Amino acid sequence: MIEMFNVWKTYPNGVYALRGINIKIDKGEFVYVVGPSGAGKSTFIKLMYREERLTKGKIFVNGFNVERLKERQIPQLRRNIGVIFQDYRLLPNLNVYENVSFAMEVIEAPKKTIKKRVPEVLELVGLKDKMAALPNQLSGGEQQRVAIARALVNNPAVIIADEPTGNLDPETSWEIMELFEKINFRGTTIVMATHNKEIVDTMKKRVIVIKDGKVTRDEYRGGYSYED
Ligand SMILES: Nc1ncnc2c1ncn2[C@@H]1O[C@H](COP(=O)(O)OP(=O)(O)OP(=O)(O)O)[C@@H](O)[C@H]1O
Repeated sequence: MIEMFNVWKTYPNGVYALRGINIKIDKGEFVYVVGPSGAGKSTFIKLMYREERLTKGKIFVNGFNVERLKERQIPQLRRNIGVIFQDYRLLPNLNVYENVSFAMEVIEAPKKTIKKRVPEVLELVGLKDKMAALPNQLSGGEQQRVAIARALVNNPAVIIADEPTGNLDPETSWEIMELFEKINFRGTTIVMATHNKEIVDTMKKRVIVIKDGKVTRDEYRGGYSYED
C-alpha cells in the first residue's frame, strides 16, 4: 500500500527533515507516527500525497510511483488518499453537506451518486442531522467529523491524518479516535501523526517513531514513548 525506500528530504533552507526512511505499510493497517516536535512527521506525511517533493529515494502509494508522477497525474494519486489536518480546513461559506459534496464534484462524480453517497458518509460520521449547518455553527469535534466525511467520501484506499486531535479536548479526541477505528475496521488504511500519548498508549496499534528524520522504532502494539 505505502512503501518508502531510502527517502531523504532536504528543504531549500538546508534543513535535513528526513534522512533515509524505509517503511512498508500494508493495506488495512492502522499506524501512528510519533516523535518529538520537528522530527519530520509532517514531512513524512506530505511526501505521501506529494505536497512536498522528495530529495532522494522512492515512494509508492497504492501502486503510484509518487515522485515520477507528472503534475496532471497528481489528482489521480490524491483520489486514493484522504487527508485530514489539525485545523479541519473546511470551506467556511459552504454548509456541511456542501463541504462534503464539493469533494465529489471536483472529481466529476455523477449528481445521482453524490446525492446518494453524501448522506451515507455523513451518517457514518454521526452528522446526518447537521447537514445544513455552516462550519462556524459546529463544535471542533463536529468540524473534524465533517473533514473526515470529506476525506472518506470518494472511498480512498488510505486516510492520512496530521495531528487530527490537536485542537480537541480529551473526550472529543477519544470520540474522533473511535470514528477512525470504525473507518479502519471497514478496510481503510490509516496513517496518523500525533502527539497524543494517552491515545497511542491505549490503542495498541503499530507505532512508527521518527526522530531527527530517521525511523528509530517500528513496533506492533507499540507505545508512545520516544525516549531511549
Ligand atoms: N517548508 C519548510 N521549509 C524549511 N524547513 C522546513 C519546512 N517544513 C518543515 N521544515 C523543517 O523540517 C524539520 C521537520 O519538520 P516537520 O514539520 O516534518 O516536523 P514534525 O515532526 O511534523 O514536527 P511537529 O511535531 O512540531 O509538527 C523541522 O526542522 C522543520 O523546521
